[in-house]
Amino acid sequence: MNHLDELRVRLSVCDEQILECLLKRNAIVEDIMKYKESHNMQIIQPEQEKRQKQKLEKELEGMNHAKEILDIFNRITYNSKKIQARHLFHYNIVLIGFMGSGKSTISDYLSTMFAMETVEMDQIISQREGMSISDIFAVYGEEYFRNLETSLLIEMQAKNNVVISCGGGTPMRDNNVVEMKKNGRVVLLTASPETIYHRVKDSHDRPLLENNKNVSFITELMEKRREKYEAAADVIIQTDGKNELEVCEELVQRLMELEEKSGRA
Ligand SMILES: Nc1ncnc2c1ncn2[C@@H]1O[C@H](COP(=O)(O)OP(=O)(O)OP(=O)(O)O)[C@@H](O)[C@H]1O
Ligand SMILES: O=C(O)C1=C[C@@H](O)[C@@H](O)[C@H](O)C1
Ligand SMILES: [Mg+2]
Repeated sequence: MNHLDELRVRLSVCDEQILECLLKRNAIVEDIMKYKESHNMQIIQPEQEKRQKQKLEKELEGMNHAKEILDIFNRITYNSKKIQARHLFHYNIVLIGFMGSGKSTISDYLSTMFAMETVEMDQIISQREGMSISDIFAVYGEEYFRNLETSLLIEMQAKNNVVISCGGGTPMRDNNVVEMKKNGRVVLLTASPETIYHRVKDSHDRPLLENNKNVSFITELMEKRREKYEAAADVIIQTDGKNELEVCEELVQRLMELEEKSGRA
């Protein structure tokens, strides 16, 4: 065997060791999930992730190829999150709720914590149509827009493990609710009109609220929608006074309970 062949053999021994370690690591990730579940522990622990990252960065300080190695560990963390997400959710998470209830915020946070794909329905529809949502309403009417929402929800049934952030009015059409439930668990985020007002008052990207940014308009529209929202929901999370982590943790726990119940039924 010449020297090059020898080096290649040594390289493939390394790869085998890495593979073995990764398999072991993934099994540990699954065991940690099971431990947290069986001990009713908090599932999302961003502080732990931060500590692990800091420890690694310290160990890598001044090392050869530190940047490349860190990149690999970031991928490992990302894929561990995917494993956790697949363990927890074999379905899509469909977020519904009034404008400003936090659908996009919670969707982003879940995506960071579990490396889940996110779908912003308004954004996708607007991109595909090449115009803003208000222009779609103005040019083609609401019926046309709701049809696009229905088609997108049907398209999402081919996927799982996606967080879908619906438009504020998506659950107002019964057929949309039928479609979102086929492969999704529907989570309703709520907040008081006062909280919603404070969250949306400085933004200008909600056409329905643009000239109606006041608590009484929000209260009235919210009341009109309440029945449909609540009927669509598998889980309802009240978000007033809770930060993103608290809302997401409650969401995960409630979805786990739902699975447990449906498993037992
Ligand atoms: N739990 C929360 N605590 C404090 N602020 C929040 C919370 N959730 C969302 N926010 C803030 O409220 C604002 C609106 O949130 P977001 O855009 O996520 O709502 P949305 O439901 O997606 O609204 P829309 O239906 O218009 O898309 C944002 O500025 C966000 O930072
Ligand atoms: O609440 C609503 O009816 C809407 C909310 C937005 O997300 C958009 O989907 C659209 O402006 C309609
Ligand atoms: Mg949003």
